[in-house]
Amino acid sequence: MATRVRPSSKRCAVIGGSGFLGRHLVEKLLDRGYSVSVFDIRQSYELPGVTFYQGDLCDKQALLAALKDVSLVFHCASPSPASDRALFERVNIQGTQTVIQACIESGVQRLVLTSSASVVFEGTDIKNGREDLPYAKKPIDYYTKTKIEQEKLVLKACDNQKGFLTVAIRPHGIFGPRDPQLVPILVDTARRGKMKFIIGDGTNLVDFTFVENVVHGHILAAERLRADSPICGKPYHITNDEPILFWDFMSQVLVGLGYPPPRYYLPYSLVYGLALLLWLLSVLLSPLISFKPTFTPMRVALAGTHHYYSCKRAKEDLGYTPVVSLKDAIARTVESYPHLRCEA
Ligand SMILES: NC(=O)C1=CN([C@@H]2O[C@H](COP(=O)(O)OP(=O)(O)OC[C@H]3O[C@@H](n4cnc5c(N)ncnc54)[C@H](OP(=O)(O)O)[C@@H]3O)[C@@H](O)[C@H]2O)C=CC1
Ligand SMILES: CC(C)CCC[C@@H](C)[C@H]1CC[C@H]2C3=C(CC[C@]12C)[C@@]1(C)CCC(=O)C[C@@H]1CC3
Repeated sequence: MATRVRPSSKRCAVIGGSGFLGRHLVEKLLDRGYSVSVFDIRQSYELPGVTFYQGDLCDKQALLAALKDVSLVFHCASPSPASDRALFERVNIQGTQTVIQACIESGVQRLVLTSSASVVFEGTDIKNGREDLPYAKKPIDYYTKTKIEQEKLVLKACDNQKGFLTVAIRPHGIFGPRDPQLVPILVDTARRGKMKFIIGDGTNLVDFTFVENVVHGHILAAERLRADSPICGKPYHITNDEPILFWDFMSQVLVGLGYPPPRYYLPYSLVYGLALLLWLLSVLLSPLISFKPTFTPMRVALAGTHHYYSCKRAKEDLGYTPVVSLKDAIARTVESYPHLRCEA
């Protein structure tokens, strides 16, 4: 009788490993002695010890090739937040179902999903939110709506009897070197002279999480995901555990890169109303002209409300503490973008 060779626990796959978080995760896994297969729709780098598989995660056959002899899978692929409803549904919902099926068929034992703390955010204040908050009933956009469905699918698939264990990491506001979103969008907005205003009274606290802390949370979860461990089938907030005023964070990054910080105050409801109107116009006029407003309702909601989360559960169950402080993280991030410095 042929015996099935148990895959090495140091052999893993990172779905979405060409992206911002995925690549940082791959680099840390290599440091820790893992051999890594990356599955992604694009290949953005080459590294010794990494095998690339290029494909769409909705294609089970393509996934099966990448998951051969792999015991641990990290799923951190997602379309960018600016994508449309159909793409979010296809990749985050149907695609995640395909990932789960492919993992089970390949004999993968552990699946770590990158979810998002935003799965409980409805555009109103969250202060020190715990994991037992209900999922948003009115998610602020399709990204969030499909992240909720994705997390539910992965956590429900956790099955101790079958030896398929799952856990979800919920980071918030990831930033750091090579992030294609937060700092580049901020700088672009500043260069177009639109970063002069503080939305609301400027007192809202928010979590921004350095990418290396997010990676640390993922690896702790993977290494503690064992049969009958209390973490099976649960979500975990991973943050820097140092909530900061949204506008202080923005100002520190801007000033670090040589741009003036925002100084003038605008009422939250006025800006939110304008953002809604612009969004509506962009949808109505889309057959004629295409424009993407900078101040989307989602960004305004994130810029003008409290949204910070407790990572007590991660501390207790995973032994998590951030490895890089917010101060050092901001300094390292600013240094990593010399090409985005103000030239004037
Ligand atoms: N950035 C943040 O602040 C936060 C992010 N998250 C979550 O973290 C994860 C990683 O985010 P981040 O690194 O910022 O995102 P990136 O867009 O940088 O990385 C995602 C990667 O997945 C790839 N991808 C997209 N669709 C598919 C597909 N159908 N098949 C295979 N690969 C695909 C992307 O390719 P391409 O670029 O070509 O689309 C990209 O390489 C995501 O799940 C996101 O929801 C959670 C909380 C906060
Ligand atoms: C134009 C300015 C008012 C704001 C510029 C910064 C924003 C681009 C970022 C501030 C908070 C960020 C954030 C995300 C994306 C980038 C920001 C809006 C996410 C939506 C990314 C995906 C998630 O899962 C949640 C994040 C929350 C914070």
